[in-house]
Amino acid sequence: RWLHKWYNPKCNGQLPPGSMGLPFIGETIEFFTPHSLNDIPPFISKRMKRYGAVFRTSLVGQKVIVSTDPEINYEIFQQENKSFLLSYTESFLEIFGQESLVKHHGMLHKYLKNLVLHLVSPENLKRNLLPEMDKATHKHLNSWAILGTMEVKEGSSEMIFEYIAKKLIDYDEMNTSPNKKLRNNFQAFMDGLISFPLNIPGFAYHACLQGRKNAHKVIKDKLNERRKLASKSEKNYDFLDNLIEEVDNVDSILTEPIAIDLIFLLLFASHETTSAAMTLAVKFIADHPQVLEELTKEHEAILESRENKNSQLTWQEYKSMTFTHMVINETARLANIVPGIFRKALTDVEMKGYTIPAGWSVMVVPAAVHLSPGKYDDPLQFNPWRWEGKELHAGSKTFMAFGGGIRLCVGADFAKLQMAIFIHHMVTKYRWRVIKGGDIVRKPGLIFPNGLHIKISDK
Ligand code: HEM
Repeated sequence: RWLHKWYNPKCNGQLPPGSMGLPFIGETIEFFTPHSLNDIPPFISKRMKRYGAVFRTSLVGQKVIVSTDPEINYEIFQQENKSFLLSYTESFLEIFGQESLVKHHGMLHKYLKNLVLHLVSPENLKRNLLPEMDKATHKHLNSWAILGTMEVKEGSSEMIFEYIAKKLIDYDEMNTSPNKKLRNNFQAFMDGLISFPLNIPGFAYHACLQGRKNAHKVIKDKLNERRKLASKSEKNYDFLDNLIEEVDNVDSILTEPIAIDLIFLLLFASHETTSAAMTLAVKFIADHPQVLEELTKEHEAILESRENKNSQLTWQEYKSMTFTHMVINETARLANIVPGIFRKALTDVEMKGYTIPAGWSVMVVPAAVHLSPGKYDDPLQFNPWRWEGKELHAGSKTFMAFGGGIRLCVGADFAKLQMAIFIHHMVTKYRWRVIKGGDIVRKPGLIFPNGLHIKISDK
């Protein structure tokens, strides 16, 4: 009877077609099978062919409805906090923290999002972060050119982590001994993030939880260090001072565990996602000389219109980079850095003739839309020109690389600005070419198994 119940889940309506796979395990093993970048994940495409755009499955112990339908995806994002709630699996929350921003809803979510926007809102990027990002990018690319070669994923990851850790918790990664570096913990964390949740020594998930534990300790120490310092001297009201003031205010809803999980999420989300997108952009640009030529034209024109060629990049110049933004969008479309976006149905929801039962998870798969021939001509081709005359700065039913609705990525503007600054320096100041690596695997997160190595020198 139990097996019959497993294979035929209860539903007060028409459940989408599909299979629940093996008892307990479901179809998890096939879901995690590595595949190449350049296509819709085989797990998804096989089932789309068999069942259509919406189907049921079971992953890591959850009953899941998978949606590859742009209208349904859009509706799910719009129904946040009404019929659907952002809800990641228990193992995911174990990793990101039970007090993480991705766990909170309603007022607390709004409050936390506003805290983050103090740092990465367009206004703040323009006033504070752009000059700092520009300086950091210049400094790191210079050091790459002095070395002569660089692995782009590692180099860009290190670059972003260094300045965001300084900005968030006043942490100096550069002057920390190699075996104690905070970023090492995020590396272990990353390896296990999208893995089978087995908390046993030797498994990626276990290493991931260890990485999280170590990183938490460093963040907590930094908070306490600043607290002691702030009680003795003047505050400088940076992100950390503001956070501590809120935590110590008895009337505030911010507690220390929430603050630590927030910093942890931001440290991770900012450097891992953006560096993966930057690495992919370098690969695409290297593989498409015409794109490099067009980018060089756009950025040389920016330099020529300046009084002083060596002055810092301005917000107006950034806003004028139309082709660069087309390259960024095209990279994000093909990258599908977030392979699945999860929600939970709060009530039975009717969609296109099917019922999504209350309590079931829904997984939106951006790649199924971004790589669909019905939505994009020749969808596997890297072609920034397809964005000509199109909206470049907002999501849509057919472009959801940064999610949608009220959970839209709060760091999207940060990531785009960082990518644009990086491209600006790469094409105006340096000569570079790929010399090794460039393989890309999805597990289903994006992995560069042998990196992307470039030879780089001053122009
Ligand atoms: C290319 C880079 C990036 C991509 C592709 C990306 C993608 C996404 C996606 C798809 C979501 C929505 C998840 C959902 O709805 O469940 C999201 C949310 C989020 N992202 Fe990003 N992201 C990027 C960069 C960043 C950066 C740089 C930061 C931090 C500075 C960041 C912080 C966040 C946070 C905090 C959320 C949760 C927002 C919420 O729940 O309201 N992301 N991101």
